[in-house]
Amino acid sequence: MAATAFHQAIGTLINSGFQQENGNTSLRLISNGFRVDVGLLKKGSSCSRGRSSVVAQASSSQTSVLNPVSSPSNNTSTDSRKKTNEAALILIRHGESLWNEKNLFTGCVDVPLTKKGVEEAIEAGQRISNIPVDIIYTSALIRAQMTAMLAMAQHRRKKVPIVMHNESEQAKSWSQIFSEETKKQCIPVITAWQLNERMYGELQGLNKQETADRYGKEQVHEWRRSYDIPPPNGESLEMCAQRAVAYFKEHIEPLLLSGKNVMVAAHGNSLRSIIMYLDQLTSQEVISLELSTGIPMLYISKEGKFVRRGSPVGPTEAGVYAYTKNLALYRQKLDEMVQ
Ligand SMILES: O=C(O)[C@@H](CO)OP(=O)(O)O
Repeated sequence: MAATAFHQAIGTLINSGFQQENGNTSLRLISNGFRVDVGLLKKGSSCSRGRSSVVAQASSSQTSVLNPVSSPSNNTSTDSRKKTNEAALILIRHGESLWNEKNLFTGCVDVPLTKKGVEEAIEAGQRISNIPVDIIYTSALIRAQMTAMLAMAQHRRKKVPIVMHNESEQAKSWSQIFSEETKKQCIPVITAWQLNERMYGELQGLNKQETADRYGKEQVHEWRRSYDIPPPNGESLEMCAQRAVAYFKEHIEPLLLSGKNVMVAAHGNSLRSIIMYLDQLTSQEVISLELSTGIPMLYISKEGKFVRRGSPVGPTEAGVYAYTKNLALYRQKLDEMVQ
């Protein structure tokens, strides 16, 4: 079932809009915890290349949405309904996996998180615990799914992330929910192989250092970070981008344009290719883009444009996200709900 159709089936989900502030939107490349400000996006600038067809698609399906923290017990009034086409996009690379720890090429091998990876996912969840999430996309790989679930367990809204099983009619039928109230307290989790890590071919399972010793540092760097040179029988970043960005454009971008807040838990290279698209990086620029494990990144989608709002690598969430008016309102209502 298409994501949008599913979204209707799961029932009403909370929605929220955000206003763009005059924050510094320059691109930050994250490398092993260091942030390099390369200033690709100037203050107030944003990206909108090639999105007109998607905008058209999304506007036709736009619906009236609920107040950010409306819940059955909140008695949603007409006043609290509003239309918005602003939305939050959270991207998160999975926490450290057992093969990250062992320094092995992983690619599409389905390896779980380490204890450190679990802790990173929990910490990431704490950092985004005040950001509304309507729908979650993960790759088909367990390390991304574990990360998404552990992160959402920290969310203050306490909605329950539910993995959608649409692989067969029986799977769909056997995982139905029969309470509208319960559905409202769920967040659908869509798994998609297209968001998987790039397939590393015959390097999968090899030690990165030993491979560099054997084939030379430069050759291995070319396999790992060039844009269009694939490792032996594997995918180049360009090939990975072809499926990951196509999926993002077809399934995720229309939801953002209709005001849904989306979290994507995926991988170093599938996310690099999506960030390349969002930030309009060139194939040269993407080479130096590195993503740390377990660090969420926030974008605001508004009228077909994506504005990078930063990554909460700092100690306090508020300092990093520099709350916008609507985001601050969402947080305030969460505070009121727990009182
Ligand atoms: O092994 C992998 O699958 C990836 C990500 O961990 O490695 P690289 O840093 O070479 O992209």
